[in-house]
Amino acid sequence: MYTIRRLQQLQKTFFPYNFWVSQKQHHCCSQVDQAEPIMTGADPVLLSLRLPLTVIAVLVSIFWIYGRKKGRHSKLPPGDKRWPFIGSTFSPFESHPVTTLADFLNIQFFRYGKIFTTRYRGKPLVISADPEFNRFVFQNELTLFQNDLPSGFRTIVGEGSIPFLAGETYRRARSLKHAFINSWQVQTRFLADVEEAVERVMTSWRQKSLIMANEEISKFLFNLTIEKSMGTAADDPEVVELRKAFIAVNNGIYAAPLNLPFTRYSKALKARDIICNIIKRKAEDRKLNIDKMDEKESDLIWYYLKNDPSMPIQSVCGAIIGFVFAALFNTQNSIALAIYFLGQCPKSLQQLRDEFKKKMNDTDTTKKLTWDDYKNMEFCQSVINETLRLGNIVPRLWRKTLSDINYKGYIIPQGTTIMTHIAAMHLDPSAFENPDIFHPWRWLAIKKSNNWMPFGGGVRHCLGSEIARIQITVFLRHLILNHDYELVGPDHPVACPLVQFPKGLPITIHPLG
Ligand code: HEM
Repeated sequence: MYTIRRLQQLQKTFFPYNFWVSQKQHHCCSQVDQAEPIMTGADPVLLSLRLPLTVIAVLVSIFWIYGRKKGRHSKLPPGDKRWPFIGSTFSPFESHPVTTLADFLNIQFFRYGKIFTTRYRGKPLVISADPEFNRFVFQNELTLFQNDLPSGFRTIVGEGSIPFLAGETYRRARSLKHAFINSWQVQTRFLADVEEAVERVMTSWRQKSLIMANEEISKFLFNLTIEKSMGTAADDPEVVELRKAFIAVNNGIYAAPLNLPFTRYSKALKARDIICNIIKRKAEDRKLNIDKMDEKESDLIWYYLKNDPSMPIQSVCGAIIGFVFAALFNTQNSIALAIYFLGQCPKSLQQLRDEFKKKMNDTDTTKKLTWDDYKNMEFCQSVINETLRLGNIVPRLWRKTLSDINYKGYIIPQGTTIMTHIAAMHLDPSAFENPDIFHPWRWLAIKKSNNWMPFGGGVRHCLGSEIARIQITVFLRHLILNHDYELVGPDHPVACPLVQFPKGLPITIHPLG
């Protein structure tokens, strides 16, 4: 699946393994020297370890035999199952540039193809970069597969949030959210609200000599999202407390795949309580005024009280935290990544600026964006597609099999975790030429690709994809129509395990003459 260039890159990855093997052999030799006294029965410390070591060896054997017996009827995709308990628990989450895959994955895909099996937390884990298989998984959600996020996510975000629901409860929650997001999107003021908010950001940016772009984008989107979800206005003093709490929740979620470090996790749980207390208070206030609700003014708390009054308040909290999380952090990363990629590729920045100008009739740069303008900006859509491909904002999605799955000769037993690897599909050289290069023009030619799934697919396809695209478009338009900008550093984004800008994406902007 990978090219010669990729293989050369991989060669350097193999060296540490060889090094490790030789170190280990050397270490073993030195142990033989030290081991001699045991044979004489003279070392009491080593003798005292005999019993615990025997118990461990017996336990390992029992679990190993049990695991093999259990998997007798399965025919999992090939792979390096390695240690029966630890396996690759840490390897898929190594920190690396967002435009590449972790070395562990490159090696496994190279050895075994687009679907392979490894072990995660002692259990088999099937990792797939195969678009056909991944589509099959997404389309059969709720019947053959179900969402299977690491347990830390569930505790932090909360049971009531959409990723953890199944069956009829899920269908109802999705349709409520769908209706809410649609009503937001089609409101006549939606585009104007986003434009006004971005204009305010640009006014403040023009007065700064150095802008920490990631933080500023996060504040701007937070204000928009929190107003829509909880009805908290940008100038409400509560916003600062809420933002701190949501960042702590997000940091906890970052640490959740490994439940590490524990302090982040426990801070996230406390932050969650703060958010829930605010939601509870708002819900109580509103229940007293439910008849005065105006549809156009509605936020998500109003919406749930009106449309699902029997929903327990804990579930409303989970639903709102999940919504803010989905709407905020992914879009924030997309805008920051677009600024980063365009800043590295002046030709695409100029072409995008020209397209924006054309929609403004070349003269009136204060004209507001219309839905027609937005729909007809082909290069802008290509820039967004390419940013979402190369930036890999949601690099992987987790699922679990609900019954034994028969797929192309493999038998994947019930209860197996599947990691549909979106980033690996996005960076697959057999689907995208020079996959590690930002090249928005590719989308003018190919229009769409089966390997492109930044918003997931099937039953759980992202409900806010259009809102995200509009927010990205409006932000870029206001940034580059009247300004030039430079990346300071530049600060290269890393996946750790999700997108992060280690220095906060510092930039400078200059008004265009
Ligand atoms: C560029 C920004 C965004 C990206 C990359 C993104 C990505 C995704 C992905 C990959 C999923 C599927 C999760 C899964 O299958 O487990 C998803 C689901 C979802 N997204 Fe987004 N999203 C973005 C923006 C938004 C926005 C702005 C909103 C809300 C306004 C939103 C709301 C949701 C919701 C509610 C779901 C859950 C759907 C379900 O489980 O039925 N997203 N998103």
